[in-house]
Amino acid sequence: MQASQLINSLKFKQVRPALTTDFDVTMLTQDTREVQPGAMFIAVVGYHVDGHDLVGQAIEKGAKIIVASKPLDVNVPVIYVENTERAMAILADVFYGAPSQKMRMIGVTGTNGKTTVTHLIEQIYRDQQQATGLIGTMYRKIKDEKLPTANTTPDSITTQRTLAAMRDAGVETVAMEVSSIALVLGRVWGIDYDIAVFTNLTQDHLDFHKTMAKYTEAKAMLFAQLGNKYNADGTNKVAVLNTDDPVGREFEQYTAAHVLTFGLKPDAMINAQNVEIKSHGTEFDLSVFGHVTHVTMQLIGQFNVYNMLAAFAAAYASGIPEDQIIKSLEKVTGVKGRFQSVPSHTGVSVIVDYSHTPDGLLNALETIQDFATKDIYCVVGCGGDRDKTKRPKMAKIAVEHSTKPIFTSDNPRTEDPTMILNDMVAGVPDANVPVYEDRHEAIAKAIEAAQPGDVVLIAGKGHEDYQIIGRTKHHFDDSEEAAKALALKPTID
Ligand SMILES: CC(=O)N[C@H]1[C@@H](OP(=O)(O)OP(=O)(O)OC[C@H]2O[C@@H](n3ccc(=O)[nH]c3=O)[C@H](O)[C@@H]2O)O[C@H](CO)[C@@H](O)[C@@H]1O[C@H](C)C(=O)N[C@@H](C)C(=O)N[C@H](CCC(=O)O)C(=O)O
Ligand SMILES: Nc1ncnc2c1ncn2[C@@H]1O[C@H](COP(=O)(O)OP(=O)(O)OP(=O)(O)O)[C@@H](O)[C@H]1O
Ligand SMILES: N[C@H](CCC[C@H](N)C(=O)O)C(=O)O
Ligand SMILES: [Mg+2]
Repeated sequence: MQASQLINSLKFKQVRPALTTDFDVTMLTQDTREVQPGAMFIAVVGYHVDGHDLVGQAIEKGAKIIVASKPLDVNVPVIYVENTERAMAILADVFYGAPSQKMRMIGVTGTNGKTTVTHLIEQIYRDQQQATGLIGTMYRKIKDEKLPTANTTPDSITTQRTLAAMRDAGVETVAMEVSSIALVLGRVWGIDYDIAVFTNLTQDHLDFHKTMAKYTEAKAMLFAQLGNKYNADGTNKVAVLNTDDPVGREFEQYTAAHVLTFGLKPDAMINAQNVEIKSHGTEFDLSVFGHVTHVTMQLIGQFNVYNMLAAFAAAYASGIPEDQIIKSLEKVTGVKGRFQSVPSHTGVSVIVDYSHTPDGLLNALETIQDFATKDIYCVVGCGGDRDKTKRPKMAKIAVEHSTKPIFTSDNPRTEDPTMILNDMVAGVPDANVPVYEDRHEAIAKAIEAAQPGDVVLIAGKGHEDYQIIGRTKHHFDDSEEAAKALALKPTID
């Protein structure tokens, strides 16, 4: 794309020196490590590095034009703007031809359930013979092709590039997790969402947002970003809100879009009644504006009824018939690392779950309490370089809702694992919980001790196939570790 076209897309800027001749911009990037000849390099002030300090390297590698918010002394044109993240979002949208306007965009936000709900949505639209895309914690997915991701919601350039690839591959509907951090950092500015879904709000990421009020405000932005446009042809924007959560009711005020509510309380437009949780699935009566259908789903737990309602409502909002949505949801067996059973012939049930927040852990344990008849082991740790105030709370929940809690490491990252464990123990000073810093050992001990009929929950890392210690990622997979430990036990029929 011509440099002048990109420059013109920014309304308020100064270009110094002014362009004398136009030229082709081959790529946009905010990362010197990716610069290719002809690139536009956008300098972003990060948490570790200031991109403005690296502009020299970008030019050496062939960047022909820079976007900056601080004075630079360089020999290529610089586009000066107030906020380079905002400029980056606008430029990325223009460079990639506004792909989000060509597809049905469904954004899912909330503390828990985003990955699950996006996968349920993907299944529903696939069953409608639609080509789908997905962006989230586990990967970016274009139809069946999975691409790695560094973030649940990637930076604006990566997101727009991914959306452009989806559009070019013929994708019609995209289900995308939208994290609160992404909303604050402007990673989704420019994305034209059609449907925005709110799952729930409980504590997480307070290291970043500092207060629950700020965290709530961040999530609210997704609904405000649905805009103010109404279409007469029925292709309207819809906010899908869990109104059992008081924050869901609050979000009605942030959006001008049509509102579709869901919950277990009968005042929600789409609600579930008579929920019955079993060890192999969940049944309930689904009411859609008063029309009731009995649903038997394979996902386990009340929290998954909420996830199912969220996905149902998103699909319903785009006009898919009720019975077809239910059919799709009834056949979903689960999402990797979300309340996932590890095959076992030992009489011991092992569940790997990505609960890494107090509410997530509470939901997982309460679900197990609903069907467990004997001991519940809970192997749990807390991530390093993340919200420290979660630690004592998660420890307390593990002690109060399992009979055999075991504390261990999650991803310690750059923190001392012993200190993280001390923060957990401080939440339950009198409980005398066994602590194994080595996660492999903690899982092995729990499974070795468990008797037939017991349930072992391994919480916190779900699908992750790594453990981050310091800055190094080691291979580590809770399901694999559990399978190895189960293989050492006697099998029973
Ligand atoms: C706190 C945070 O959000 N950090 C994000 C941020 O990294 P950073 O600020 O540390 O970047 P930096 O290393 O200081 O670099 C600053 C700038 O210099 C550039 N740079 C840097 C080094 C270099 O050699 N050359 C270079 O050009 C970088 O590309 C960047 O533009 O910008 C990066 C690029 O966009 C992100 O990948 C990174 O996310 C990290 C990996 C992260 O862990 N973020 C978490 C907190 C996060 O965003 N989580 C949410 C929620 C998760 C959920 O609930 O599911 C998510 O959406 O993932
Ligand atoms: N609707 C829900 N309400 C409460 N807890 C839930 C809900 N759905 C899932 N959980 C719990 O949270 C964990 C994470 O679920 P999921 O990965 O779907 O959420 P997420 O919002 O994508 O999380 P992340 O922010 O890490 O990406 C699950 O393993 C489960 O324990
Ligand atoms: N998206 C979450 C994932 C946490 C996963 C958990 N295993 C941890 O490392 O704390 C975060 O970045 O806070
Ligand atoms: Mg997720």
